[in-house]
Amino acid sequence: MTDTAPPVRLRGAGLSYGDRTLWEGLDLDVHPGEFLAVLGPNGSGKTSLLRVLLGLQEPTSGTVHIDGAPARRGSDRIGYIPQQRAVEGAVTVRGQDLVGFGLDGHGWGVGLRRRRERKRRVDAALRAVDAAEYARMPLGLLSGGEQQRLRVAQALVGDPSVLLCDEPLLSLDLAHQRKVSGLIADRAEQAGAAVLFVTHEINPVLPLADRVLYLVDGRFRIGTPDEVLNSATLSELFRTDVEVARVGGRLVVVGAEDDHPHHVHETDEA
Ligand SMILES: Nc1ncnc2c1ncn2[C@@H]1O[C@H](COP(=O)(O)OP(=O)(O)OP(=O)(O)O)[C@@H](O)[C@H]1O
Repeated sequence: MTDTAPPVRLRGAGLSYGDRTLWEGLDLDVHPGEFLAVLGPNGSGKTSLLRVLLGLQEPTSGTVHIDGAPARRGSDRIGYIPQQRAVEGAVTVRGQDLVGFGLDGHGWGVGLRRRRERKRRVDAALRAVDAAEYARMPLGLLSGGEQQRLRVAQALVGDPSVLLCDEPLLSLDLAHQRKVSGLIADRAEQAGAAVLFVTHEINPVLPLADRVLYLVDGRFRIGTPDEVLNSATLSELFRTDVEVARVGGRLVVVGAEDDHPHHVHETDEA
């Protein structure tokens, strides 16, 4: 590990399944405190990119480093908010236990002082997402949005230097979408964490994103939101006419969803 290594570094990285290439030639550094929105239609390889960074999937080509070391499974440098799956009613694990799992491997479990410190961190993480009041309830009794706030707390509790978020706003109401995305961005800024934020809903994160990585059919663009989210760049990327307009402060993308019916940018609330 070197002091100057960015939290995330990909060089010439590529991922293919059989003869299908999701992305290749990806050179990307995500810096401390940077918020990178990862966009693209269904199946364009956004979740697979997070899996490569988590060390769960070998890249087909190139190199992938986290804090200067090759990506590996179980790294305590990474906080991960997975794509949401609501847990079933029978699950009796409590919210505070789930958040505590985020500290496993950090060495906070042994000795009284460490146990107290562990509890202090868990309580602070629960408060940060407004989940303290239901932290003792079994997960199975909580709503999808409440469960999701606990997952955010779990990902943040270990002070990770990389925060990987896979559609973390699903099933949150608008107020909590703003709160959770703001919390993630604050964490990036204050703790110097690099955030990769996969989403179909660009509007809630547009004010927070420093850069955008847009994946389409094996091609990609990286740049500031203004550089990438414009009609010329997206038309080239989608190889069809795409129009990007600002309507009442919101970004509306028209045309991209014809080929990709689930790729909808213009809604940011249910
Ligand atoms: N282990 C695997 N073997 C073969 N193909 C796979 C494997 N994992 C994922 N894929 C395929 O790779 C493509 C990209 O999947 P991925 O989940 O990364 O897309 P995504 O951009 O996150 O999509 P969505 O927006 O729908 O979540 C999909 O077509 C998927 O079926």
